[in-house]
Amino acid sequence: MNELANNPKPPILHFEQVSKWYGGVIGVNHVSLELNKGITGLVGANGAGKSTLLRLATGQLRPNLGKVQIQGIDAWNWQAKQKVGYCPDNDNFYEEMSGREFVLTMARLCGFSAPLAKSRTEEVLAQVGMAERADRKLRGYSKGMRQRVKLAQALLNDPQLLVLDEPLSGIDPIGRKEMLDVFRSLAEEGKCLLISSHELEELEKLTDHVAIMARGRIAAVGTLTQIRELIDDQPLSVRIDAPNIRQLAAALLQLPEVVGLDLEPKILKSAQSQSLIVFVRHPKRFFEEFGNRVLENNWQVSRLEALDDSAHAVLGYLLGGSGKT
Ligand SMILES: Nc1ncnc2c1ncn2[C@@H]1O[C@H](COP(=O)(O)OP(=O)(O)OP(=O)(O)O)[C@@H](O)[C@H]1O
Repeated sequence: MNELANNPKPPILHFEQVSKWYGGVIGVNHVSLELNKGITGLVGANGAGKSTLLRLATGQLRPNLGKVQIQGIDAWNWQAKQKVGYCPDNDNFYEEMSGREFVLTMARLCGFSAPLAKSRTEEVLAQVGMAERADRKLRGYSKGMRQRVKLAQALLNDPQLLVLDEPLSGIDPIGRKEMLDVFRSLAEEGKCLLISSHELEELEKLTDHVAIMARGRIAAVGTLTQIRELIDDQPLSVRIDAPNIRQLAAALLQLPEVVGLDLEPKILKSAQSQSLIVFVRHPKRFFEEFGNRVLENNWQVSRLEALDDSAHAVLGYLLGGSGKT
């Protein structure tokens, strides 16, 4: 019997039914995810649970339920931590240090001997394109340079998994392009990169593989095309408030995307504004068509709101917004 066939290589990062609470607040909720080499973008609005998921992946947090593993080892275990490099979103440096001193200090803290720490520091600084600029004090660094130095320290152990929390935020377009090139070359080396952002567009240039988070859950994972198809097929409830709701309801029923309607008795207010719940099949097409009809017919609409939170957040991105709703 071929043992390898029965025991395929475990994924680089594996979340199995993971939940994490902060007291009564849910950080991540029943998340299952498997990642291997290549770049995965983790996208979600503020508070969606991205940082919590990343801290679980790096073994800084322990799940309340489920398991997180790095190549088959519990992420909390020190052996797993050696396989992971982490770039946090904050950059609270000791500003009087140079970039080189900072990375060297981190290398010593990682347990490298003095000569090894020195040579490893030079290697990782070169890898992120900072070797020439690393003697300046951190306090004078641009945002992009600070991100590179953080990335350099994350590479010290030559990790299989790199976890990067908002590494592109605040970086100018040139710095951003350079960072994207560094990420691509790391992925080409066979590393697994998990990169969070609250802007899908930011990651679209880098990878086609994204996981979308909303309210602690993974709302969708796959290529952008797969996600678009998934969302397009997912029915959505939309609340519309308007003064003349019956006339609007009749017009909406003519749209092929509308599969049902419901007047919402509980929130019926004054005669001036009434509420209607519309069940739609292809949300993106519906919103486009609805927008056109509003303009053409001068419909008075006082409110338009998607009622499914996860789909709403995803739609926000797919329709080109930030999803911060
Ligand atoms: N240390 C903490 N104590 C209590 N609640 C927390 C803590 N950290 C996160 N949360 C809550 O957990 C949820 C997920 O937060 P998290 O920081 O993981 O989201 P995020 O997607 O990274 O957001 P952001 O982009 O704003 O950092 C939020 O409701 C947040 O308020």
